[in-house]
Formats: sequence, structure tokens, C-alpha cells
Amino acid sequence: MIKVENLHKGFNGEEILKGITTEFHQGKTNLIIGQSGSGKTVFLKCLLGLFTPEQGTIEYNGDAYSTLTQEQQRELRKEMGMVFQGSALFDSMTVAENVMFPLRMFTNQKKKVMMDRVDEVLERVDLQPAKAKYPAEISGGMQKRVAIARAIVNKPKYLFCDEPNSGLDPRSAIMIDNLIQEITRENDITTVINTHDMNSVLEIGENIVFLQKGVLAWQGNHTQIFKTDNEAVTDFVYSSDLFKKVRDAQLKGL
Ligand SMILES: Nc1ncnc2c1ncn2[C@@H]1O[C@H](COP(=O)(O)OP(=O)(O)OP(=O)(O)O)[C@@H](O)[C@H]1O
Repeated sequence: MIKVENLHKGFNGEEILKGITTEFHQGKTNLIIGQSGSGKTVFLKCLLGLFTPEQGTIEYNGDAYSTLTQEQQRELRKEMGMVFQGSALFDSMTVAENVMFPLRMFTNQKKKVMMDRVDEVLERVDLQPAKAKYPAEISGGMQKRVAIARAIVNKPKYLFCDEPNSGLDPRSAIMIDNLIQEITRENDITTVINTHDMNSVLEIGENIVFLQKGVLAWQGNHTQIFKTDNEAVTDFVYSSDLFKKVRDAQLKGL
């Protein structure tokens, strides 16, 4: 679980995150949504320890980041997996080499142990047959699955995903969502996903944090989001045709 208390972060005198207090649950897909520029990426980077907040605390399973020694912070970072927007694979490495990268960087395991673990996660994301291919030789959806395999190869307790669906067709996007949710549940990971995708909100929105201009304006799940009369949320979600259709169907009792 990640607990955030009164988080403030700004740049050059401009406050971007204005006192966010929230919790992200273990074994659940936690989503951060909001208009472009509302501070989602800045928030995610604070959670990753890439930005230092001016005020407030972030606790990871009870440990406040700011109270940890540098060594403990390094250890905590090893427990974090990240799926970057656009996958961010190394073009000159094969699928297997990409997935092995965090093990080579962060562990002293023997080659055979690392290869076995790579095989295990490639099996999990259904990519064994592509292990010797290069990123340019596989589809965008497969590249995302490589990125997920790489993010989980070191058995993280926390998984952060920045727009994991961007650039995918709707069918592949749903497959990626489902894969992230399954892996989150199987391994009891605290997963935080930054997304614009309303389909993801519907499918895997177990705990949704809605940011508006750096303020947490609403929090709930994918059922509650249809029932809220919070104007900021309704303005945002009903600009999506998908949400309008689901709401209309609900009103008609379909
Ligand atoms: N390193 C930085 N230095 C200065 N300002 C920054 C920095 N990073 C982000 N910002 C500012 O913080 C604000 C929020 O940006 P952020 O990228 O978090 O928005 P977002 O909600 O993720 O938007 P989008 O959905 O378009 O990705 C923007 O005004 C942005 O210019």
C-alpha cells in the first residue's frame, strides 16, 4: 500500500500538486485520471522518487520515503517496476535481453538463474516464441507486453504504468489492461496507472484518483464514478462517448 499525505510539488514558484492526500491499495489497479496538465505525471514521478516534494509524505508499506537512508531508498527503488509510455525498450537488445536488463542492473544473480526468471515472465506474458526477436520486429501490443515483463522481472512490490495503452488499438488496449490487472492480483502488487483511457477506467478502475488542477477532486471506483454528482468528474468523464453510451444504457435499464 502507498499512503500519500498532504503532498505539495511545484516548479519555479508555481504549485502543481496542491496538498494531495490519498491511498493506493495493494493487489489492486489504482488509476490516476484527470485533464491534461492536471499533474498526473508529476504525481507519478513523486511516487517513483524522481521528484522530491516540497511538503508532505509518501509511505510505502508504512515506511515514509523521506525518513529512509539513501541505501534504504535505493533498496525501495529496486522494489518498483515501471512501464513507460511508448514502452521505452532498447532497440539493440532482443526481447529476452530487454527483460533481463533490470536483473543485470540490480542483482548479482547467476546467468542461469536470470535466464530462468526471464523465461518465466516471458511465459507469463505469452511471449516465449518472440524472445530472440528485436523490438522493431514485433507489434506495438507485443512491445507493451515486453515492457510489462521487464517491469515485473525483479518481483516488484509497486508497479507504476504511464499511459500503458497509448498507441494501441482498442482490443490490444483491453488485453494489456487485463494483463496488468491479473499480474497485480497474482503477485499482490500495488499498481498505479496514469491513464487517459476511459475504457481502462471502466475495465480496471478499482480505485480511481481524479486530479483537477493539482487537487484531488474525487476518489472512488468504476461503479461509483457513474453515480457521482461531482461536476468536475462528470464534465470530464462524459466528454467520452463510451461513458455516455454506458450511462444511457444504465438509464434504460439495459
Ligand atoms: N520538470 C518540470 N518543470 C517545470 N514544470 C513542469 C515539470 N514537469 C511538469 N511541469 C508542469 O506541471 C504541470 C502538470 O504537468 P503533468 O505532466 O503532470 O500533467 P499531466 O496531467 O500528466 O498531463 P498529460 O495528461 O498531458 O500528460 C504542467 O503545467 C507542466 O508544464
